[in-house]
Amino acid sequence: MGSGGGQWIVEKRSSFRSEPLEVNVSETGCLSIVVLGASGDLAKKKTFPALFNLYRQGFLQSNEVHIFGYARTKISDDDLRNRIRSYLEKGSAKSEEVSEFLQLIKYVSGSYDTEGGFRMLDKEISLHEEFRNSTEGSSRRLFYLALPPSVYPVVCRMIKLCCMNKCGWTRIVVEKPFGKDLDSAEKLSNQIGELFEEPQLYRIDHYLGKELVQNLLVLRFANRFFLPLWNRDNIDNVQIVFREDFGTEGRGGYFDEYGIIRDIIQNHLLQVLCLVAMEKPVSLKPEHIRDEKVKVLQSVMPIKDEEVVLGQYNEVVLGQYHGYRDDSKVPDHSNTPTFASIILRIHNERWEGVPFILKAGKALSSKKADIRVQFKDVPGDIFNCMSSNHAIRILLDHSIRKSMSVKQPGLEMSTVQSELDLSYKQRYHGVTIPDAYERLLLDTIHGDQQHFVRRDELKAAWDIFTPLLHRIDIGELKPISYQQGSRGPAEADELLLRAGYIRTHGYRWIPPAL
Ligand SMILES: NC(=O)C1=CN([C@@H]2O[C@H](COP(=O)(O)OP(=O)(O)OC[C@H]3O[C@@H](n4cnc5c(N)ncnc54)[C@H](OP(=O)(O)O)[C@@H]3O)[C@@H](O)[C@H]2O)C=CC1
Ligand SMILES: O=C1O[C@H](COP(=O)(O)O)[C@@H](O)[C@H](O)[C@H]1O
Repeated sequence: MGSGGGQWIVEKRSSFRSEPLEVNVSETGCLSIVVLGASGDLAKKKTFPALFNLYRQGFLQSNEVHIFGYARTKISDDDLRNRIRSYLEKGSAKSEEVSEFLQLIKYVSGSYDTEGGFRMLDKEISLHEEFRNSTEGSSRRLFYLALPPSVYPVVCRMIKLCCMNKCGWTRIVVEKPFGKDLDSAEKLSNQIGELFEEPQLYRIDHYLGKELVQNLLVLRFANRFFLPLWNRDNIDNVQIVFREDFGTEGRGGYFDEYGIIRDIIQNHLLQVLCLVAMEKPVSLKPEHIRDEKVKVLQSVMPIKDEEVVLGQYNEVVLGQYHGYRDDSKVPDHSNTPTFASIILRIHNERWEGVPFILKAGKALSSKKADIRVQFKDVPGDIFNCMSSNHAIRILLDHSIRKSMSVKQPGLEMSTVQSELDLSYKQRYHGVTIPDAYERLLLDTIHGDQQHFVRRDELKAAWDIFTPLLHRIDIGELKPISYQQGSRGPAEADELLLRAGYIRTHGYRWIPPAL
């Protein structure tokens, strides 16, 4: 309380959660979570740790939830539990908490294309439901497909045939890559769509679960000063960049079939682009948000060859090749890009003429993912300095930076570039930022599809990239070699230079006079 009896309000919070789309569904009662592909990499590194964190924070109650692992590998409950334990305990998890959590897990082994295993699974789930709902109540069944997409149709068929919930909801979570191009994605959508309704399907793009990606809507639409600036009159270009400082280690087989555009750009970076570029939705209802995202995707112009640079990391040291093709599962003459820089152009009133530069690469000099919205020069700049070098950067590892020109402190009248820096570690000291998978699993349990990809969104995303991908697949476009640990092919910088949009170390690179 202040001296005059007033009150300081330090932070005002409001929370927003979308309504579930399914009608008459229960959000309480016995919850069975089935991880299909429980023996795999994603289950170990992401799905089970996310479930553990939800449990640890009280979002999963031991008197309601049971977790089932399912895969072909013949292992016991304890084998699976030990596998999960050793992964969790490598992190900061306490062993007593881990032990409690592991008690919730059971393993069922079975094939993906015959009924036997799924009937067994259904029996185990039903036993759990009977035990928990001995008096009354509805139940909830969530099936998480941590599996290669090739088996999605048959697994969905088996779930539909053998494991449907009779007194509550059944939801299916599928991972990316959802298809390889427009036709295969549509085929997959049709196959699954015959079995499950859209509100039952949760297509994960884990970038939509990232804290800073979720902040984009708030940043754009809850801050008055951004509203009039966020358009072609004020914004010069937008760069959405993903870099990793390691290669495709251990995933060469998968990666060679997909490449960097399908692995990162067509999904993660394009989703980010949608949130940066979309119009204000009518409300925060998932359908309203996704309607706006679809409109952006449908406004993207066909990609021009001259606005694409592809790369593959290779190095020849003392006459010896090192690089992407070292992996025994990658063919010697692979044409798969591990790097791509692509300019997308949105043909609408807000963005006409503003390039969206999407860049992603493996085995580069650093690891980062960020969005850089570059403002135009200040007209009639009376300071004759870099006052025009203004951007807002959203770094997905939790900071937002707005570059500013300010007066250099002191007697002289000169300007200096500085930054407003919202670094989450400093500002929200002690607050744990949840992993994307935690948030998305919780959303699935709550029936909130806001952060999941709708079928028409997926189709529109494949529409944009399919022609380019087909040309790469048949070898018409080839990747340029770049050195491991470098910034990628020099041609990518040249592309931006040609387009007149390049900055190094925060300074504007003046394009050559035409
Ligand atoms: N790993 C990661 O970091 C990420 C993965 N993803 C996606 O998640 C899904 C799972 O990924 P991940 O765990 O890495 O995959 P894995 O290759 O580890 O496969 C998961 C499990 O599926 C089963 N499986 C593997 N290949 C086949 C096959 N050809 N036919 C039938 N079953 C098979 C295996 O279980 P068993 O033999 O015991 O039945 C395996 O343990 C994929 O769609 C992937 O693209 C998405 C983002 C990141
Ligand atoms: O989906 C994928 O994402 C990861 C990068 O995720 P991040 O959360 O660490 O940014 C990438 O390594 C992988 O190739 C891709 O399949």
